[in-house]
Amino acid sequence: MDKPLRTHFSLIKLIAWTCIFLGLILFFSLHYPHSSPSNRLKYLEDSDWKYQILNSGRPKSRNGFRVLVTGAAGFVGMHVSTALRQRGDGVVGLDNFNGYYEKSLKRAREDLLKSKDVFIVEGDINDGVLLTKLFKLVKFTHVMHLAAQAGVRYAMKNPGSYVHSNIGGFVSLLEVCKLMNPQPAIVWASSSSVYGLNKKVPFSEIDRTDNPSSLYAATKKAGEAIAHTYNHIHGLSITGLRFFTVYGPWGRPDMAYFFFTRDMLKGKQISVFEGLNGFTVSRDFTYIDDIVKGCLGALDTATKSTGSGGVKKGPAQLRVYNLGNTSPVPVSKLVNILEKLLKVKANKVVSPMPANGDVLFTHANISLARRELGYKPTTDLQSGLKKFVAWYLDYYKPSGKKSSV
Ligand SMILES: NC(=O)c1ccc[n+]([C@@H]2O[C@H](COP(=O)([O-])OP(=O)(O)OC[C@H]3O[C@@H](n4cnc5c(N)ncnc54)[C@H](O)[C@@H]3O)[C@@H](O)[C@H]2O)c1
Ligand SMILES: O=C(O)[C@H]1O[C@H](OP(=O)(O)OP(=O)(O)OC[C@H]2O[C@@H](n3ccc(=O)[nH]c3=O)[C@H](O)[C@@H]2O)[C@H](O)[C@@H](O)[C@@H]1O
Repeated sequence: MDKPLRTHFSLIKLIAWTCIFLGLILFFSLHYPHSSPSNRLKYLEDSDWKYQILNSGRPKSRNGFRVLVTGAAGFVGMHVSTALRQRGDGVVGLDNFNGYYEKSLKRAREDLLKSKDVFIVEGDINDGVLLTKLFKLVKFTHVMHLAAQAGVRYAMKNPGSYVHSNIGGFVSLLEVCKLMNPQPAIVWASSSSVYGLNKKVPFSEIDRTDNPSSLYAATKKAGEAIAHTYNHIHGLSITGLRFFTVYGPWGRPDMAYFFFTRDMLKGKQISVFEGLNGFTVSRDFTYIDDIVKGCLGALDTATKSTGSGGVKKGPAQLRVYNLGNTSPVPVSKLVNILEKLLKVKANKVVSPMPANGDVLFTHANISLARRELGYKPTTDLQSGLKKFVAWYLDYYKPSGKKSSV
């Protein structure tokens, strides 16, 4: 082949590769609409942001922890960050503010945290460069990892987002943690959904968890296996918390108690699922303040990671706990309580549970968490929903004035 022809072919090859590359970027950005690439390094280069991150991460008490809270603009993340800061720990949040549910609620939670001196870095846990820079800036002693694609039923619509955040994101975070010196101790949110189709109640940590009924559950189960690996190879201290249907003020609009409230107030129809042959569907609903106490208990009892720079120096702690209320309530009863609190009659239909990944019941055995974390839930569904409804009516009141915790 003569030289001009070769140059011509090289040019065509270059154009073809560029098209493939751009096509791949387009493909991934369409498939992961919730994971806007977090090119947020400006946070760490601009001295004003740097100041805010340093200030937020600085403990206010002498023995305070320095905690990175992922998913801090989320429901549980906001409450845990508030409690940690209130007791004097340094807290830096990280959240990608994705659009899975109303972003304005995440921004309102961010405002609230700002008023309590907690700064949230906007970025994705898959962004290893950003994570590394953050860790270099603040020597985190602990990571409270709550960022995830939550929700059981949404996995039918957007499976990729679960793999991206709950598997890819978790690995990305652990990869950065393992290289730190000293490594932080990690506490992260698993889920009651790992018990899947188990029939034995109450669910106990020693029960099998290998029959998940949703992709969400499968990614949380994968997270537990991944935690085992990083603990085993790299000496990371890791504690997984299996939360059971958490509810309360500042909650998640995709959850039944939240959208039942919204739809009941609008007079819209709600569907209450039932199992085959009229089987009552129930959940071990757990109030947010109880969950927060469980998270703090897990952080306080976490021992140090043993590795440094990716190399394990000795065995490290690996734990899993149920955080539930140990008192399951039928979904129909949840609706009755809401009717009384909202003073409206629900326009409800009882319908067979669709094949959407939901399980029929959950019920936590919490003896282990009680013994080892001092976990002791104190809020029943009626009292917890009362607080949720008060917040809801205030937050969504027509004047638009935002509530406080
Ligand atoms: N709320 C519950 O009932 C419940 C029950 C069991 C387990 N969990 C788990 O607890 C954790 C917190 O749940 P929640 O109810 O607060 O959910 P949430 O959706 O309100 O909070 C999760 C936050 O993580 C952020 N996020 C998601 N993917 C991210 C990514 N790739 N990078 C950075 N940020 C990301 C989201 O923007 C969101 O603000 C999750 O891991 C969830 O799976 C929750
Ligand atoms: O405990 C957990 O691990 C899980 O708890 C909740 O999942 P879930 O218990 O399914 O909570 P909701 O989505 O709020 O559903 C509560 C109940 O209402 C029922 N439901 C839901 C929607 C609906 O339209 N009708 C209805 O009866 C569901 O079947 C379920 O029994 C969270 O959404 C998950 O992120 C979390 O992982």
